[in-house]
Amino acid sequence: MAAPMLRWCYLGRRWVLACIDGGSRHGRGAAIGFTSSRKRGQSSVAQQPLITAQKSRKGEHKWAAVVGLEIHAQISSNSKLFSGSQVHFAAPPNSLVSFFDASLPGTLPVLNRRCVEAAVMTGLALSCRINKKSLFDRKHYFYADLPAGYQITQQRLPIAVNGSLAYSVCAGKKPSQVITKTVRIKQIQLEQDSGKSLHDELRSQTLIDLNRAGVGLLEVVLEPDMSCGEEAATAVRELQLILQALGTSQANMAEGQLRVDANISVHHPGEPLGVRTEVKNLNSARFLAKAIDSEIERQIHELENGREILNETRSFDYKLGCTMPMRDKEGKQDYRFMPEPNLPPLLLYDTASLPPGADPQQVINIDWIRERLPELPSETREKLVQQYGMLPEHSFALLNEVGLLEFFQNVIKETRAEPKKVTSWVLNIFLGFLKQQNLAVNESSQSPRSPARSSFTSGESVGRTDQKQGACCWSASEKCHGPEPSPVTPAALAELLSLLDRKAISSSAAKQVFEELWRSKGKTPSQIVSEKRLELMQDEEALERVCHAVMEEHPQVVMDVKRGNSRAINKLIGLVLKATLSRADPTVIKEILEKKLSS
Ligand SMILES: Nc1ncnc2c1ncn2[C@@H]1O[C@H](COP(=O)(O)OP(=O)(O)OP(=O)(O)O)[C@@H](O)[C@H]1O
Ligand SMILES: [Mg+2]
Ligand SMILES: [Mg+2]
Repeated sequence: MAAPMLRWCYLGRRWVLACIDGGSRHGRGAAIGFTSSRKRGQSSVAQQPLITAQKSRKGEHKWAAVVGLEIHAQISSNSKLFSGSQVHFAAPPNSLVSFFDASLPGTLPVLNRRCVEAAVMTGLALSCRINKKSLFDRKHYFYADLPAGYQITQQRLPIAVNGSLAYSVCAGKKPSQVITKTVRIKQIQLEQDSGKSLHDELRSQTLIDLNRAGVGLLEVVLEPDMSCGEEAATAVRELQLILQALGTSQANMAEGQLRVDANISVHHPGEPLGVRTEVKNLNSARFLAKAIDSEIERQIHELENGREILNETRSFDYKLGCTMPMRDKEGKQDYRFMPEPNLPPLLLYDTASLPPGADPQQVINIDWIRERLPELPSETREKLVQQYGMLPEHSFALLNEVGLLEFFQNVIKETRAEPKKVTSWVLNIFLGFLKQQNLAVNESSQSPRSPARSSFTSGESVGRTDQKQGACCWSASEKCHGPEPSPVTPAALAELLSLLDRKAISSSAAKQVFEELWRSKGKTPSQIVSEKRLELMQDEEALERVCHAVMEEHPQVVMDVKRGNSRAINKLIGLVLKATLSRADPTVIKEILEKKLSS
């Protein structure tokens, strides 16, 4: 069935036809409620690992904060979970909506094999047990962007359970003080996304875009094992890297492909867990951490002032830096769960349980997927440490910036410089420039980013294959609308480091060339070196003459060195470098100066 171009809007309480654009689901919401008492810059109560106390007086108990996350990751697939409509970010509103997505009577769900495979793959990567039989349920609630009045999810028997996610947090101020923690994964369930409500404040109307309605989601439910915002944000970052490495989700938080609900409570250690509140729809790691820490602080404040915590849904006001109530406070919502009558149990197999004569095209074999799991971020980091003798914190830094690992690997491939030198340049100099100028990594035109890294290419279906026959398994990586790519390519940095390695230029000249690479797009390091005449001075006699002249001109510095001030020699080296326009090798200058100073 071809996807019709529906242009529906929900105005007040009626559906009407209209043309719409822009906005966001949470654009609305008056700034009411709790205002944080914490002053700017004052550290959060939840920064310490588990037990946190806010000015607890003598004899008083300390508070322990408990955090559990529900993470919704949009599955990378060409089409939706139960319909053939395409999945595309930022397509014109209501242009990707099939009759099923719009819940027209008589339409039926047809399960997308890709989404099932993505769930199995993610479950395996997170050490979950994959349920060979899982069920679909209807979860009822009213929202204008949910035309069916229910969402199809997996409440009773989800596809994967009992996994774990390891993440590393800094234990102290130094990056080397990293400790690894683990959070248990309760379950991973397949479910449909809802549409989007776009609130137009000016015209006091709400518009509906159903492009996202029915897109496949993985809900990853974490057990309440964390205790502060930083831990939660780091765990989410690690999950994001895993999903991207698998290619099961692009997991771009800014584009809403990864959304987090944070459940938070506080209690006295040794006592039962406190009542939790749920802060909904956090779509940035920074706001996630801030929302959790401010909610912990609010709960402690409430309890210490004799008030109670209500089991309610809250949202985070990033301008005020605090959470506030979102919906009614009448307690737990009744979702009236019921089995989805139009979908049979989802059955998966492993090699041992595969029915004899089963058409491999018609079944999903868990073992087959396990054999094809790509390398996970933790394995990549370990390899970097082993292969290049890198410090663990450097391996984290390389993976944390999108495209930086590919950039590093491409430089390594093309340069004769030592890997340690490459690491130092990439992390200390290159990354510093990127951050300063708010640019993205330019990994090189030959190395597309994940999800192409996934080796997963089965094209068969349980009920339905993606619309395009023979199309690639996962939707192509959509272009980020983030920062511009940096003008420095891996090839340019590789060439620069090779020049440095074979002593064609000095290290300070190398820094000048590097700075020039940002300014003069398209020029190679060798071109810049010859244009600016930055070649290393090979003539040792000439260098000796410069050293001699510098010493003559600065007798006081010479005296300082002779009197035992070992640092003063650096001043002389700097002066010689200046006199030679950075064309001399600082090590050679030092040798010459030392010889002259000792004679
Ligand atoms: N006392 C608690 N304090 C903090 N977090 C908690 C506490 N108890 C449970 N949680 C967390 O709350 C979350 C519950 O998620 P789950 O999806 O099971 O239920 P739900 O929030 O009721 O449902 P929904 O999917 O409709 O939001 C889990 O992440 C769990 O770790
Ligand atoms: Mg949930
Ligand atoms: Mg929840």
